[in-house]
Amino acid sequence: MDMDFVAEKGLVLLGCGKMGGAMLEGWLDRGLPPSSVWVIDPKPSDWLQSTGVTINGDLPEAPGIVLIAVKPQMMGDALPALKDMGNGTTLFISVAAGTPISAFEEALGAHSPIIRAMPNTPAAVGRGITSIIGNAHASSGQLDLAETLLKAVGQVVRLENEDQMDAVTGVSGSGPAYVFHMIECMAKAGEAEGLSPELAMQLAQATVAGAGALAEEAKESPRELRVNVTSPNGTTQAGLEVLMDEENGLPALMRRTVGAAANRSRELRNG
Ligand SMILES: NC(=O)C1=CN([C@@H]2O[C@H](COP(=O)(O)OP(=O)(O)OC[C@H]3O[C@@H](n4cnc5c(N)ncnc54)[C@H](OP(=O)(O)O)[C@@H]3O)[C@@H](O)[C@H]2O)C=CC1
Ligand SMILES: O=C(O)[C@@H]1CCC=N1
Repeated sequence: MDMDFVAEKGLVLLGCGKMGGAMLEGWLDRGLPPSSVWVIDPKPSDWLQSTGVTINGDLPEAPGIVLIAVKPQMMGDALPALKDMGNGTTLFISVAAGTPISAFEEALGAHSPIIRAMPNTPAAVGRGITSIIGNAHASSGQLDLAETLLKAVGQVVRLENEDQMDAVTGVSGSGPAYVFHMIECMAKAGEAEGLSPELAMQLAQATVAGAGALAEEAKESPRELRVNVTSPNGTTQAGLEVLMDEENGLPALMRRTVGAAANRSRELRNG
């Protein structure tokens, strides 16, 4: 199975905001024809209107894939639009944080194949990572299809159980925001040390992007790469002594950050 199947059968996107839009941008960039895409969204963005996809028009009866990308809080309002598609052949993929597979089975019919996914916004540039898990009615072929589609915009990981989704959301779903904030903080700190805002931001952005690329491409672990930067009694060591402080530094802060996001995902599940 490949992207041709999606192009041929059609993809319906329910909700095209920041996440749905990021994935759609990635797929269109990688050759998914706009004529194969139907979007349902109450306020289509200018960008969406410029893509050539069908917006709020008549939907195909049995599209290959329906991607659900509305906020968990809007799910109750949004799902009825899809009810007639729950005929057993259409594959539903939800990217909503917190909303469990059982909620979709209830709304769309217990025999619908449903995959719960947690992507992230770097999908817009083909560098996302999406974790997936299917319900009992999602066949291995349908999991392969979802993986093919999602691989077009980054890496795909298959989870062993749905409970892992809360932690996954705390690490990779929300994670880009932590990294963007780190860029903001590094730039602000550079300004405080006397750099212009523009130069500080350029240095911070390029450093995070370059370190990310090196961490991915190098054979060394992130730990080894960190040690490689750290000359004994040099500048990095002085900086890391602050950042790596067990009580007040990044380890404890990151543990609390990821924990809070994962807990919020658990809360969303419970309504
Ligand atoms: N943003 C991210 O980085 C990630 C988000 N997610 C998940 O993706 C989902 C969407 O999040 P995000 O893109 O950030 O949110 P957005 O609010 O940006 O996008 C949701 C879109 O759905 C639209 N919408 C609202 N009601 C309906 C409806 N009844 N039918 C169709 N569309 C509707 C919204 O329109 P309007 O704005 O007019 O209400 C909006 O355009 C959430 O479930 C979130 O948990 C998952 C991983 C990462
Ligand atoms: O903040 C949120 O709830 C969504 C889910 C993961 C990233 N954004």
